[in-house]
Amino acid sequence: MQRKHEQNGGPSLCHTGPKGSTDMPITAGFREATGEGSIGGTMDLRDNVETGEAESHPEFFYLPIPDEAPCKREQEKLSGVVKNLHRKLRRKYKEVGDFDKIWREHCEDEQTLSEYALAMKNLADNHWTKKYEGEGRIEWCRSVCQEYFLDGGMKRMLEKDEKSANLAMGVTALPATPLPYSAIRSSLSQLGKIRLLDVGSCFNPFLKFDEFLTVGIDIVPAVESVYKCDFLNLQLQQPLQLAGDAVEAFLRQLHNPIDSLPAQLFHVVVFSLLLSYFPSPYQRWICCKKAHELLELHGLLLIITPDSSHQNRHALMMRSWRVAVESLGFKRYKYVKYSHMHLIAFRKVCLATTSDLVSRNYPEMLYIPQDFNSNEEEECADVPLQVRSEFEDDQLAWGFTELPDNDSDSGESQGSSVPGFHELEDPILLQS
Ligand SMILES: C[S@@+](CC[C@H](N)C(=O)[O-])C[C@H]1O[C@@H](n2cnc3c(N)ncnc32)[C@H](O)[C@@H]1O
Repeated sequence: MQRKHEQNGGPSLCHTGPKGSTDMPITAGFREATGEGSIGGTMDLRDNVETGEAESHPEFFYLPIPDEAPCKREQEKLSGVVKNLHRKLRRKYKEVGDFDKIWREHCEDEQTLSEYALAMKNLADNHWTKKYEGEGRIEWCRSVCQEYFLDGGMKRMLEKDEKSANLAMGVTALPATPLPYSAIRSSLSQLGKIRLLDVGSCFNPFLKFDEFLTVGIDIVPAVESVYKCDFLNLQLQQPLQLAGDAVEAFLRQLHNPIDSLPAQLFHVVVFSLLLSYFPSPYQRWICCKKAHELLELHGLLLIITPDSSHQNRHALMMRSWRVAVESLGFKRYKYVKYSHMHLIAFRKVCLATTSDLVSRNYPEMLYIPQDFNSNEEEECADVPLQVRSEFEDDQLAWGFTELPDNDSDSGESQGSSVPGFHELEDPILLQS
């Protein structure tokens, strides 16, 4: 049996009543609520205050006034815990250089890691509100999987692949004989649960969805249902030669901690805010390579990475990521830029990867801006960018070539709803 999902456990950090508000008499409310903090109907209320009606009948005008300040402070504190850990890891990596050594020490620092895990869980439970959920990365992953596995997306892709393969071989009409992908197509209808591996799961956000058989792993699980596992050091074994329901049974009785897993076990691997945790592109590369091995052919790798800048600012970086990940045997399927993150879906299109990829610099292509910043404090300053460097100009120029494609193969895309012209180190953490 899959372990029980922990319901938003842990202490709530801001007891502000429903929707984070405090019931206050209108007079007090107007003294304390300012600008954005005040609630709808402001004009009417002010009119009442001005005419004195509210003061003469205060009991009729108890209205919820947001009490955001303590909550925001708490959120900043929690974000600070998370960001500090990322910064510390990067600083150590720059100083020491030996990633294996600093990673071992990092994983042994249980206190720091547990504080981080609790902070992440608290942010998710108590601070990432509806607005954040509106661009919810977890919902996006879910909808991509539904569309791909259950609503015909995969079938369309397979047909498209087949057509291109035929065209490449000079066959202009589809053959009447059974298609090479027909076996896969028929197995699609027998798909039980979608087997999903959530790497860096922390608080197991996918467990609540019925269509998934979720395996959440993390170096420091924040909830009991997540298995302890260091993905960078996970050993891969031969694929299981079992039918779908036996594979499900296997996944339901995994033991904690997980040190090894059979290859080709999952339909989906999720890296939600995982890759930017690592201080160097090489670890990101190792993760993508492992994901490739753990996925079944035609499975999906979903990568979500934070970025609050406007859609094209890091287009060059996204192009670079695409080249690197595709070189492993993936093909980009969807790409979306939300206000604070990139969300990319890749499908595994071939079983093997080429052997000399490392020597061809693909790992370095999985860079993030923080890899190059020597002064991270400055980077974190929440200041609008007024002057573009030459490099950024270059990126912008490239950016126009990297506008999300509209063809379904390379990514049905949406732009950011509200482009932000500044960037924070891990901007998602500050969203509420
Ligand atoms: C920023 S949190 C993201 C949590 C969650 N996925 C989300 O989207 O909110 C990154 C998580 O990755 C985990 N992590 C980092 N390195 C890992 C590794 N090598 N193996 C497994 N988990 C790892 C961290 O412990 C942390 O919980």
